[in-house]
Amino acid sequence: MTCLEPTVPVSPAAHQPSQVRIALVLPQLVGGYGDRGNAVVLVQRLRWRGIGCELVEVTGATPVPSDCDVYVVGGAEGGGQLTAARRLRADPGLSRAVARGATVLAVCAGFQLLGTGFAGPDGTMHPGAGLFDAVTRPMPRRAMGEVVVDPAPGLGIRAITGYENHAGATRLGPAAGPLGRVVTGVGNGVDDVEGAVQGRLVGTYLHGPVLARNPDLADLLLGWATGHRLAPLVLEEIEALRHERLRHRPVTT
Ligand SMILES: NC(=O)CC[C@H](N)C(=O)O
Repeated sequence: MTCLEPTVPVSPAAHQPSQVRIALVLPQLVGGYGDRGNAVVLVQRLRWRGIGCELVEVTGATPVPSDCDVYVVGGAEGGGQLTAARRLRADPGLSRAVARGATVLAVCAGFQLLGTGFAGPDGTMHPGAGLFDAVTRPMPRRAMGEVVVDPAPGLGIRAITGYENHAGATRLGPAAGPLGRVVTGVGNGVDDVEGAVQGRLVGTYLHGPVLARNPDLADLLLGWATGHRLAPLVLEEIEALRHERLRHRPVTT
């Protein structure tokens, strides 16, 4: 349970006692596609601002702690997703954390399994953890490729990019709103929307890792978790990559 070592100098204030606890949930089961990088990004952006943090890796050997500030769940294929769903349904830690206002980022399989139900690899439906009002059924054709999303206006963030690789289509119920509208790609595969926002829970199909590609989204989550808007942190390389990925986007923001 340590902060990761930064790759750029951090301010001395970063060595103050832990303040923000970030849980990486079952990465051995749902941590494919580099999605554990989302937790690394959150830690790093806190450290760059001199905010103390702690990365808690939840491996399943111990119960899911309910006292973390942010929970990160990643993508997976096959059995890992089913096992993770079973564990998170049996373990109340995450739902207790959500009930007291914790922030969650769930990607692809993680998003699906935190819904009310999802299709397994053979198309059989399985119960999810029920944190998102969303159900995932098989899609006629696998969605693969780059995605650009216009975020829901209330989020106040710039266009989101990432890549998708999934066979499930997710329909949102009334308690969940979309993360945004698909400009390029498939996203949820229903109603031209991508992902979900429900309270402080964000679900998305986007890998990248999505928070490495979209610092605004990372800071939105950290703002929810810390309770205040964080100081701007603009990194030229990230902006240059964003520009590159949005080059062929049909609309400008
Ligand atoms: N990339 C993923 O996490 C895939 C999730 C799920 N197995 C699907 O194909 O829909």
